[in-house]
Amino acid sequence: MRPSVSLVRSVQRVTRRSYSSEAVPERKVAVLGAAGGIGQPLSLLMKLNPLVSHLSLYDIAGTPGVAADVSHINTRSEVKGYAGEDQLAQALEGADVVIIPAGVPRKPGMTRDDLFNINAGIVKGLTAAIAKYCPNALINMISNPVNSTVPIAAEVLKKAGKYDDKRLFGVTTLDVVRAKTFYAGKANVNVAEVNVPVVGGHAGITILPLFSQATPTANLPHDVIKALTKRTQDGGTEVVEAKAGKGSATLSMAYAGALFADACLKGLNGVPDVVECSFVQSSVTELPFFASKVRLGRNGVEEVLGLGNLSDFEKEGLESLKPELKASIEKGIKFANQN
Ligand SMILES: NC(=O)c1ccc[n+]([C@@H]2O[C@H](COP(=O)([O-])OP(=O)(O)OC[C@H]3O[C@@H](n4cnc5c(N)ncnc54)[C@H](O)[C@@H]3O)[C@@H](O)[C@H]2O)c1
Ligand SMILES: O=C(O)C[C@H](O)C(=O)O
Repeated sequence: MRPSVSLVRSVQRVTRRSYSSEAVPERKVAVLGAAGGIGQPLSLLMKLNPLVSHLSLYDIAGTPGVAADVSHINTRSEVKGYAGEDQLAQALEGADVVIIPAGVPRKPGMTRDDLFNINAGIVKGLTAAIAKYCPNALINMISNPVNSTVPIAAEVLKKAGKYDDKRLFGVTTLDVVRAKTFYAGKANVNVAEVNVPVVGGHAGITILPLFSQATPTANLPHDVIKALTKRTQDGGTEVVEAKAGKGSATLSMAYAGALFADACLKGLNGVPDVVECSFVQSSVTELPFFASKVRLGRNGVEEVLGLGNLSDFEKEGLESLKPELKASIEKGIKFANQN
């Protein structure tokens, strides 16, 4: 699997460079939903990450098998599997990073918001346990609809008196991964060198790739930029339709989730200038949560970076996404406070 091998090599290179004179710190990573379509390949990729010393794999069922399988890989981390709510406390205790891909995925014809009724309750329960057993962990929220599940988690943590806005992240890395891939194809540049910020949220038009800031620059015509924007916004649906009822993106999401968790671990370990896009508490716009570039540090979010210069097309996109994103955020907050 080329992406995971290159991910491991790049992580190992950075690790060697950054920790040459000191030991790599111990870090526990917990994956909640580890037996699922994302959870299994994500567990594999986290097992390949040398920054992880303890890998905790939790699901309602099926995790002993996944953990036994992954544990045979000859890398640094010690792997433990936990199944069922009785074992959730143990799974979480001492975790530095908790990655949450627990919940149902879309089928063709559904929006991410159609998952709200089931996933909101799952996320609420898991976040309440995080507040109790590992309140200092960085939370990487993958479960959809991210535009609502992140606000739900924030409210649950607030109610428990454990909310720290620097430690809660909606994972939007897959949007960045897609934007990079699609841009490289059209611009005919080396995909490994491409950077494209993606801001806003993680659903349809709330996903706003900023191709005007893409590097290497390519001066693509407006109709191509429009088509690239639409393809990035519809990337999840493209996969859902191709899988024809068998779920949504799992492998590319596992890759994206592993990249983001790796960035969080590097930040925690004091590696300088770790910047990734993420959906976080924000004052970049008037909305309380917004995805933009974030500098990661020893306490999680070190700095939420601004949007930079936008093209007229992107300015329009930004105004158009706000009502939907606002409604999704409010829906999450209302759910958390009523249930
Ligand atoms: N943020 C993103 O970019 C992104 C990308 C892809 C998918 N997703 C979302 O990720 C979620 C998972 O997708 P998937 O394809 O892995 O689904 P899946 O059904 O294959 O796996 C989900 C797993 O969650 C587990 N689960 C359910 N309730 C749980 C609970 N209370 N505690 C622990 N585990 C629980 C299930 O047992 C299952 O193993 C979906 O909501 C999907 O929409 C997000
Ligand atoms: O599209 C989905 O439902 C899953 C995920 O949010 C994605 O972007 O692939």
